[in-house]
Order: sequence, then structure tokens, then C-alpha cells
Amino acid sequence: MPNDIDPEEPDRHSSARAVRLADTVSPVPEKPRRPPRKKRTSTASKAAPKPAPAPDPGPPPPLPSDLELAATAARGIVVPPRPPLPGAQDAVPTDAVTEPPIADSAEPVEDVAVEPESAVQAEPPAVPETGVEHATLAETAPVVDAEPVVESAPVAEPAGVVEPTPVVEPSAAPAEQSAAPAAAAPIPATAPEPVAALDPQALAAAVSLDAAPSAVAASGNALVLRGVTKRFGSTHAVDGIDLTIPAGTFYGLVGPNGAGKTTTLSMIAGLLEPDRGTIHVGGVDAAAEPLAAKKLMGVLPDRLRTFDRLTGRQLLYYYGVLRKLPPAVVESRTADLARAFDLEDALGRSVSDYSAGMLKKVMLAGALIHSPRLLVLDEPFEAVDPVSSAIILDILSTYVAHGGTVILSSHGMDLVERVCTRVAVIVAGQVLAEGTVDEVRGELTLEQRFVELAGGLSDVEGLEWLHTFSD
Ligand SMILES: Nc1ncnc2c1ncn2[C@@H]1O[C@H](COP(=O)(O)OP(=O)(O)OP(=O)(O)O)[C@@H](O)[C@H]1O
Repeated sequence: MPNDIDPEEPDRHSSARAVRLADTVSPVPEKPRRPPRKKRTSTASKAAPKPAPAPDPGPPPPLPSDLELAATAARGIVVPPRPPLPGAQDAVPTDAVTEPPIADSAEPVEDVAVEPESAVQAEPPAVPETGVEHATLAETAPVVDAEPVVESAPVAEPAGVVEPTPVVEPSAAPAEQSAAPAAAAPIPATAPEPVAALDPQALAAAVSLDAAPSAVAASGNALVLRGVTKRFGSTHAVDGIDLTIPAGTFYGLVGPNGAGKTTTLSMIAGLLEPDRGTIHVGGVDAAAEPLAAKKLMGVLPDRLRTFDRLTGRQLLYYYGVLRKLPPAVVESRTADLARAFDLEDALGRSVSDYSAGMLKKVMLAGALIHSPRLLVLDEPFEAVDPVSSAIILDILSTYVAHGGTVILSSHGMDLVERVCTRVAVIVAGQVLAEGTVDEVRGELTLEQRFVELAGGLSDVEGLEWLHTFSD
């Protein structure tokens, strides 16, 4: 996605990213089976071999108090951990963590949207030789509150935060009430049952807030866009888009390169501010209450910038605690997600060493870890292997079945056709077709319909020189 924060960032819409109407995700079996344990290091093994696995440093310590000043000074910046990463002796064995009753503590109280999408580089004092990315929010600075249950981490209240939502203690009231006061009580705040197994369905149930089907039906719309518009100079990236996505929908956003998918998802996620139009997330006006809206979302941005000097475990720890989950819950869920996404062997390694698919999976895990109502996923299956894709799909499908809502962009027509209940085809910033998959594709396949709406296949005349083999 082009970066409107860093104008020097190269445009990703280069010719190298040609549209591939063939799916980016290979067909997968109906009931995918995980590969044998021995082979599960396949993705990890793609990285350069290391003489010996580095000891897992475990979750990092709480944010140091002086970060409060830094966060205040650098308005809108989430500051990564400053102290040296803990040594192996500090590691907390994940397996030893038992997730406490979630009803008591798992619901986030005050939310911080960690949005790697708009990350800017900064130099962390603890790791001076390398850059650790700092994430910024497009609209509001994050709030990093102390975790009241386990840790006594300091509170970093960046200047300029305007959050009308009062802080509610986890045990005092359902977090959803404080998160979305304008949401007209669409969704019950019942906490999920703890899950301690590999079963993707059970995992998805754990991250889906356990909404009963009847509650889902009554919960209204998870996302409503009206007249949303975004220009970049003379480019109409998004041109008056209207979308209505009921809760419990698996929604696909498709379109050719440069159609405006990422721009649309970035505005939904709060990473970009629309020029015009309104966005309501679970009934919350995202412009009026950005933090409340962001609290309801888990976001996988297209640009996978993150705190990549952390290990996978540390990254997920920060994802979790910044979302106000108790550390023990974070560690338990991290273990669940790592098992599901085949990242167990990678958790102790620096995220900067991850393959593209591993990075996508760990960031997807980070988007899931606080069990949001809405998942905003930009090309979640890109670079992910078929087995992992099938598991992710299984998790997401079960999440939706339990009341969660997914909106994802994809170039995989087959995948969208298979898993999405509704789809919108965006071309040149406008929605050209929207509805159930059957409504949109009609008598055609979704890919055929896509090609039709996108203006047909491009002319390949003029490339005869390619066949002359100049050597
Ligand atoms: N920050 C920016 N500055 C300038 N132009 C931008 C910026 N972001 C997006 N654009 C332009 O807006 C249009 C839509 O881009 P967007 O990234 O939303 O497309 P997309 O549908 O996600 O494409 P792809 O399928 O290739 O990911 C493109 O013409 C793009 O060049």
C-alpha cells in the first residue's frame, strides 16, 4: 500500500505486482491436516540456518516509566520496549501458563490500536545498533495503561489523546460497554471459554467473543461505510464507497491492483482519514470515537511493518498487553495461536528473520489475540502456505460462525468464492458490484465476473520483443 505518511516509501503498485487472477492460495483439502510434527519447521527452515536455536527470551518486561515522557513527547507514537531484551533465564515457559478465567480478566478495558501500517522508524535506546519500528496512529495517540491484574506497568498517556470512554475495571463491568457506548448494545460481552488445544475451531471460538447465533442476528451491522472518499492528489483512490456489512459476515473485497482496496481497509482501520464520508464500526462513529472503534477491531495491514526486533513471543506479548489483556492470558493465547499457525518453533526468533508467510501469520495472530468483534485483513493469505491458509480459513470461518465479522481483501477469487458470504468488487475506487457471492457472480465464476467488471484482460501486443531472446 502506498504510504501517505512516508512519501519516500516506494509505491508498491509496481509492475512487479501484476494481477494474478489465479488464486494466491492453492486449493486445499476440505479438512486440512497438519503436517507431521517433524515437518512443521518447514516455513521456519526457509530462513538462513542457524548453528543453534537462540534461547527464547520470553515476554519482555513492562514498559519503563521513562517511556511515558517519550510517548508524550512523540505524540501518537507507541514506543517499543526500551530495556534490553530479557535473557533466557527470564523466559516464561508458555506451556506452564494456565489461562485464568477469562470472564474475570480477559476483556480489554482500554484499548490501544497498534497499527504497524503507519509505522515510522525510530531508534530504540535498548538496541542502538538496529532500528525498532515505532507505530503511530493515524488519528489519535495510543494509551498504554498499566495492567491492573498482574503487572504494575506505568501509564503512558500521550498528549492529545481524546478518549471520552471512561476506563472501567475489568471486573467491574463488561468491557464492551465501555468500548462502544454508541453501539446500541449489539453484542454480548460474554467471555469465551479458555481453549488449550490445537483445534482451529476451538481457537476461533476463543477469539470470537462467544456470541450466540441469536445474539449475532440481533447485533446489527458490524461495519457501515457511507460515501467514503479518499484522494491522493489527483488520484481518486476511493470514490464514494458505500458498504453495509452485517455482523457475522465473511466479507470479501476484491478488485484489480490500485482499485482502492487497501485504502478502503486503511480508512476502516483508522490508519487513514477519509476526505469525506462516514465509517461506523459496530455502531461507533470512527471519526467521533476513534479509540472506541479501534477497540472493536483487529487489523492485519497490508504493509507488514512491526516491531521486528522482537521475537515472535515478545511481539504477541505486546500486542496483547497493549490491548489490556493480562500477561498470563496473553501467554496462554500466544501458545494457542502459535500452535494453530505453526509458529511454535519460531516464537523465540526475531521477527526480522521471519519469512513473509511467517510474518503474515504472526501479525494475524496479533490481530486475533484480543478477540475483536471485527477483523480487517488486507490480503491475509498472500505468501501463506496452503496448509496454513486452510487452518487460518478454518479459524476465521468458525470465528464468523460465532458472531465475529471478517472483511478481507484478496486477489484469490477462488478463495473468496469459497469462503465469503458477501463480496464487493471495487474498480477505480468505486463499488461496481456488491452482494452475496451468488448475486455478484451470477452465471459466471467470480473470476470471470471480476475480469468482466475490471475491464477485461489487458492487451499483450507489443511484447513480441520478449520472444527474441537477446542472448
Ligand atoms: N499514500 C498514497 N499516495 C499516493 N497515492 C496513493 C497512496 N495510497 C494509495 N494511492 C493510490 O491510490 C490508488 C489505490 O491504491 P490501493 O493501495 O488502495 O489499491 P489496492 O486495491 O489495494 O491495490 P493492490 O491490489 O495492488 O493492493 C492507487 O492508484 C494508488 O497508487
